[in-house]
Amino acid sequence: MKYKRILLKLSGESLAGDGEYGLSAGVLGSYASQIREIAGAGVEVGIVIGGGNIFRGMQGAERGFDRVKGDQMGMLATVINSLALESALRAEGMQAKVLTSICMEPVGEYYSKDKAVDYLSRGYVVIIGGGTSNPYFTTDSAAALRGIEIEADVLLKGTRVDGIYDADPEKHPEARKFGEITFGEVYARGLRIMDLTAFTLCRENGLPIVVFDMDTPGNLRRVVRGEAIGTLVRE
Ligand SMILES: Nc1ncnc2c1ncn2[C@@H]1O[C@H](COP(=O)(O)OP(=O)(O)OP(=O)(O)O)[C@@H](O)[C@H]1O
Ligand SMILES: O=c1ccn([C@@H]2O[C@H](COP(=O)(O)O)[C@@H](O)[C@H]2O)c(=O)[nH]1
Repeated sequence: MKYKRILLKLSGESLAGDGEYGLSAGVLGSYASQIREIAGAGVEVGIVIGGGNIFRGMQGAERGFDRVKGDQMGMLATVINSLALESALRAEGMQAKVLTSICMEPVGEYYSKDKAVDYLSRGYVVIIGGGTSNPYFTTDSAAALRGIEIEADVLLKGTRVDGIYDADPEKHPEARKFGEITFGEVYARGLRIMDLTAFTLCRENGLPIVVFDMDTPGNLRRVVRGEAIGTLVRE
């Protein structure tokens, strides 16, 4: 395997499957079996999941909540998704542990780098819920932060597009995909596959990123093996 320790960012929105909202047992099962393939091969797997299938902070304003309350609701949504994935992983026979960046034991253990690395070294898949614990951030930033903290070899952004394009492929069907791209070029072209805070954290701390389609079974194994799947972002 090319990567020994990874931080996998999963899209909350994708967890809804064909629905617009909530959790699809089919998607959870499919993600869990892809994760089992690589964890079974000895790869250490840390995971951060989004919350877009349940709540995003920006929706708070439309409903009369202030931004901070809305963001706190969004962070709690990521904990719900983390617990769902933990259960799906255990159903696949894996050891999995939710750590939360907001203290809420016994829902999950309170996150620290040492705890996460200790569980990883003992063969657990570690899911870090609760975002960064701060409002005005996203789970992409949480994934970048935790990836750097746990000294992952790479941040794998598993999403519903199959890589980075020269324009948003959901709006521009004629857009062309990059196999590899530098951090500098992503800035220069103004590409928005990830928020800039997350992107800058990765660049400044030397954490490469691979964006790939997590909804095609087998892709996670291919990426971790180093096959040319998705788009690699490097210095
Ligand atoms: N240049 C680009 N190349 C590829 N995708 C792009 C680009 N610009 C914007 N996108 C969009 O980025 C999105 C992928 O991010 P994704 O939805 O996984 O992120 P997210 O908002 O972090 O997820 P969630 O909040 O649900 O966890 C796609 O919807 C895609 O349309
Ligand atoms: O560090 C963080 C992470 C997330 N939030 C809030 O949660 C939602 C859901 O996360 P997504 O990354 O959009 O999936 C997000 O919209 C924020 O409201 C946060 O405040 N801080």
